[in-house]
Amino acid sequence: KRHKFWETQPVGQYKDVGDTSLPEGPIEPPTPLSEVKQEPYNLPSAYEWTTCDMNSEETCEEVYVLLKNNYVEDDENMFRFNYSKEFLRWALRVPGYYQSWHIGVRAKASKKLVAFISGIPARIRVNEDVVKMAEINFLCVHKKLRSKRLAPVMIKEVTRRVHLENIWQAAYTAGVVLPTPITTCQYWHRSLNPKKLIDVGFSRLGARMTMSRTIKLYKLPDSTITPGFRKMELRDVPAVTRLLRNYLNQFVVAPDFDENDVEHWLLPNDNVVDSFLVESPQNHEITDFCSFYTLPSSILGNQNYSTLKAAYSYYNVSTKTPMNQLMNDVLIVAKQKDFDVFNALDVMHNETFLKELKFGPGDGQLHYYLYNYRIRNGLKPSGLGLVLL
Ligand SMILES: COc1cccc(CC(=N)NC(=O)c2cccnc2OC2CCNCC2)c1
Repeated sequence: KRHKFWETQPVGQYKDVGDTSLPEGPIEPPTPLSEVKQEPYNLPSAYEWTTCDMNSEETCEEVYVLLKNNYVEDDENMFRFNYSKEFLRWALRVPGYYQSWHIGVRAKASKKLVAFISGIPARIRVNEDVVKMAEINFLCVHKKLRSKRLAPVMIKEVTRRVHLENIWQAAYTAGVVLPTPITTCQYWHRSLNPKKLIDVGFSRLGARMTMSRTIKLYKLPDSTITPGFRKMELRDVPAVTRLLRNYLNQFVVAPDFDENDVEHWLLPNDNVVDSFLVESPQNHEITDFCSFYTLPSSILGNQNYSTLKAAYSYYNVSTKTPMNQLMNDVLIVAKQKDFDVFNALDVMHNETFLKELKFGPGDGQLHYYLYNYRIRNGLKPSGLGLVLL
């Protein structure tokens, strides 16, 4: 398939796949800042750029409503992500963020927000290199403005603003295949409320299965079983940072989290991110960690339900508690918190628990991309230690 836009960008091109003569690392060198385009790219004349101040309740609401009505849907258009406002503030106002990277497009006449794209700064390690990158996310064009070729100019504009901060690499994911994924992940779902999932068409009743048999199959204990399993607290940040950095070292691509990052990304934040750890009752050592983020989806066209309450596996570390036992406790907590489903990608060591804990494969894939950074082909999802929101 021709990618008119992506064929012009410093990303792995299809023709390069398998060419082992190409060196790993940046594809293009940085441009002198004086040579970076100083003014914004041109939009079609009816539209104008706007910078979205996510501290403003009004602007945050506009971004929320745009995404709620126009962001990613599943392949059968039955569900649409419904990121909450507090989630968006968490995802975008990160340590060291640039408000100029929270980019909106307004219709000049109505001043309505009709498109959005965001970048946040992140330190990502690739093999032994720690690279300052932008994580690009929430690219959304209003349904009524699709195929006006707004996305390419929005991608160029966020790239230009990232370059102005002397950052030359980026990381992003997509459900579609573009030039060229660094790896492709399968997503998996663990039913927590099978009756609702079947009612809304997220799951189907298994062959030769009754509803009551299905409910029994997915039943979980009322409480967690691991001694010392508890919610993460601020005082745990140093220990969790050590545990997580050590664990992520084994993956080819992973965030280079410091304590400040861990405090932002992993400290429990109601209805946004939940995190737990195991503190050994004997010597009070923190031996294991697990976390998930809250991303509900709107259910499109169902009389009885409007929202699917979904938890998404985030970062999990097991050094003493078996991963399956740790993750089963996470499922128990998610069920206690009334989640309908627990989702995970087959990244890191997730594959071990996906099969054991009654996850079923989803019907889609999530592709990971790096911008202006080539890595040796053949990275498996199990070699990836980066979870994007
Ligand atoms: C259930 O409601 C949905 C609403 C919209 C899309 C999808 C399917 C889908 N595309 N799922 C994922 O991308 C996915 C499945 C498992 C884990 N993480 C995921 O995506 C995350 C990470 C990338 N940005 C979106 C959230 C499902």
